[in-house]
Amino acid sequence: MTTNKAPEVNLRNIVLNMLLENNKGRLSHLIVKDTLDENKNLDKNQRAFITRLFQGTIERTIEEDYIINLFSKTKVNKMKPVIRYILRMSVYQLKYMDSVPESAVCNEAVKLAKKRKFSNLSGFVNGVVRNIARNMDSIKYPEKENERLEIEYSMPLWIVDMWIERFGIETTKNILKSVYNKKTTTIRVNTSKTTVDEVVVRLENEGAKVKRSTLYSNALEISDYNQIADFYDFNKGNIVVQNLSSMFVGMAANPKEGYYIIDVCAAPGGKSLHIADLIHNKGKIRARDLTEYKVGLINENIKRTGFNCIFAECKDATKLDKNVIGKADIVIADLPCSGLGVIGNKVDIKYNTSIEQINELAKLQKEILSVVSKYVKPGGTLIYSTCTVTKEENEDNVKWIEENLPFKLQSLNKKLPEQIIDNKHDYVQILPGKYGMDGFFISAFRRIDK
Ligand SMILES: C[S@@+](CC[C@H](N)C(=O)[O-])C[C@H]1O[C@@H](n2cnc3c(N)ncnc32)[C@H](O)[C@@H]1O
Repeated sequence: MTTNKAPEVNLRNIVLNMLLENNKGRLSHLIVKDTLDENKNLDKNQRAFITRLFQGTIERTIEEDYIINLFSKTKVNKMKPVIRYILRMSVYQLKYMDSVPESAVCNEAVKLAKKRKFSNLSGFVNGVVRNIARNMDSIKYPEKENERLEIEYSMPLWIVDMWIERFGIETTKNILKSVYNKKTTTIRVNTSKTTVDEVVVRLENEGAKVKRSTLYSNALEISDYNQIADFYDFNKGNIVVQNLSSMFVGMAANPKEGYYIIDVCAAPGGKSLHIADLIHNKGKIRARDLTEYKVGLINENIKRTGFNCIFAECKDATKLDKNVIGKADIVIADLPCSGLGVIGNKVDIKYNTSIEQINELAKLQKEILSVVSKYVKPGGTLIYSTCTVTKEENEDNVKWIEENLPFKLQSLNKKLPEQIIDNKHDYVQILPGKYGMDGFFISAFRRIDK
């Protein structure tokens, strides 16, 4: 007998493979993308389950390990990776996935251990998972507030302490909560190619839920869809996936038709593409990045959107390009950073960064800024932005630019929505979660020497 039913797939086994891949150092958002690309036969719910369980297990690792260590004589860091990840996945399901029954979590954990040739440890897995399931509601968390937040939100203690010192306890709690808010996708409509209204109608006809942004009329939040690449408007290059806070970089730059613009760290092209739309494809944008692979990503986006005013090229931003000194109306320096503003999407960033790394990045940012600022023509604009929330990379670098380069900080008033303008400063630090956005830092400078 033939049947149209899709073959049974063990979704938890797929997730376990993804976690083991992440354990080898590959970044989580790349693993999600590759896995979903490789498993095109999965339906919308299966894709959502895999993504949620994988990302959630990583996001909640500190809490999972705290819980496991309360119930297992063998501590998490002494376990074989396969067993460690089976237990972490199980704790995540027990604690955060109400739709999965306890018995299914336990049975599937045991099945996975056996499948991975750890039959000898299946009794151990069974005992620990069942014990945790029975006692989940009575688990005690640390009493000291910062230590409790570390476990409750699985945020490394040094980041919790850094934010408490900088923003105070209430704002820190809000940031931590926001990391776990339900994520939707934000897209930007290329209004030089189509209208927002037309895109909304088409997306809704194709089954997506669409919400207009209250902060930027070209931005839409979409949810309840399978893959972005299924949409007509995506394939026509009418829409671009871009976080709202990142759109403010293009708006802060305030580009005009005919401008010469250099985006020195451009891949995959988010800001360049936005600026190309704002100047109606009239002008010249040099979109640069460090490797041919990254330049390839920009070129893919140029091809899809059809903006032929953008030229992607491989250039190291730390090396002076004499050909463009003093030529650019605008230089966009959206520089490599610690990424603490995007930890809601790139879930492993928080574990892979350190204060030493932040200091190194702040140094690299200054090095790049001292080179690329030379490309701005007198009276022209330098935009410095990051997707992070550290003083070293943001406010301290603004101060450094003003003290060491011939630039004056400009107000972003009137260029950005008033809801996000900081009345005390001319730059803007968007904290993660504000209006559901990623954390972002944006500053604009005018070249003041002749
Ligand atoms: C924050 S991302 C840029 C995001 C991009 N502006 C966008 O909106 O899509 C930083 C980029 O800097 C690039 N990068 C790092 N070091 C660089 C260097 N020395 N020269 C040029 N690009 C570099 C990275 O490859 C990465 O693509």
